[in-house]
Amino acid sequence: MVRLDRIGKRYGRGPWVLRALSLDVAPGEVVALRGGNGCGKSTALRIAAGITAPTTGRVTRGASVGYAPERFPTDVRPPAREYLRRLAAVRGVPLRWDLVEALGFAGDPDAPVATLSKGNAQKIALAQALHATDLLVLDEPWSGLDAAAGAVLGELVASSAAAVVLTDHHGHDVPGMREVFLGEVGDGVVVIELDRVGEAFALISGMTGVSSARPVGAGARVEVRAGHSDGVLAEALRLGCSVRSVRS
Ligand SMILES: Nc1ncnc2c1ncn2[C@@H]1O[C@H](COP(=O)(O)OP(=O)(O)OP(=O)(O)O)[C@@H](O)[C@H]1O
Repeated sequence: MVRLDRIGKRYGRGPWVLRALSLDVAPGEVVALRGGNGCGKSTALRIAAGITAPTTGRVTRGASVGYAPERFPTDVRPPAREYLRRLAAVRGVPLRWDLVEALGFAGDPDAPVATLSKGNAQKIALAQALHATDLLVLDEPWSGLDAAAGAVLGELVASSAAAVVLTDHHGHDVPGMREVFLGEVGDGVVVIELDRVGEAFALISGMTGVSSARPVGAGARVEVRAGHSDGVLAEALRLGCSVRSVRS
């Protein structure tokens, strides 16, 4: 699992990249962080994985954490199999070379990771992360993968017993995946995420104060101008929706 509790992040004296981000991901749950370039998705992932410290707020996570960065370091010298064997040993788990094979690794297991093609290096990066049992943090994990490997990755993510947090610019669909939007809340806007919306969507999207609404799975993400959120929430509840989150 992982819990981010009102996380804020700024680099040095720079602008705030994240403000009051709260997120709970349970074992077996998959969450995709969404939002435009530079809104803080990779930063939030690095904080979830423990690579970067938050400036404010608290993080709680399980002990066994796997992290696959957006760009795999280009200077990894050990051979691929040896690299995975060492990382598995550090984690105290057996090497899962079957993960590498399932992803269709087509490189030389005895060649330095740094010399592998982008896609094959990505498969090694993913395999090392997938050894973790509590939390998987995957930054653009489909990047560089061929279609067959991409489908296998979707299955591995969906069936993982760990909590999974990922980013994905290409909108891959993982069954049951929850989407969380970052960095789009302008001044005076309240973002309401609803579940069980069904036919109420048309009514809610037409309400006074709703500036945008779009379906997300069985729910919806609704942006409401400040001053109208109580009314929209009350109406959504009356219509049988459940409220997943409210951010302002
Ligand atoms: N190490 C760093 N030092 C200073 N600023 C940083 C650092 N890492 C990220 N930033 C800044 O933080 C902001 C958020 O970056 P981040 O990479 O988290 O966004 P992102 O949503 O993942 O972007 P993208 O979709 O382009 O990958 C950007 O303005 C970026 O320049």
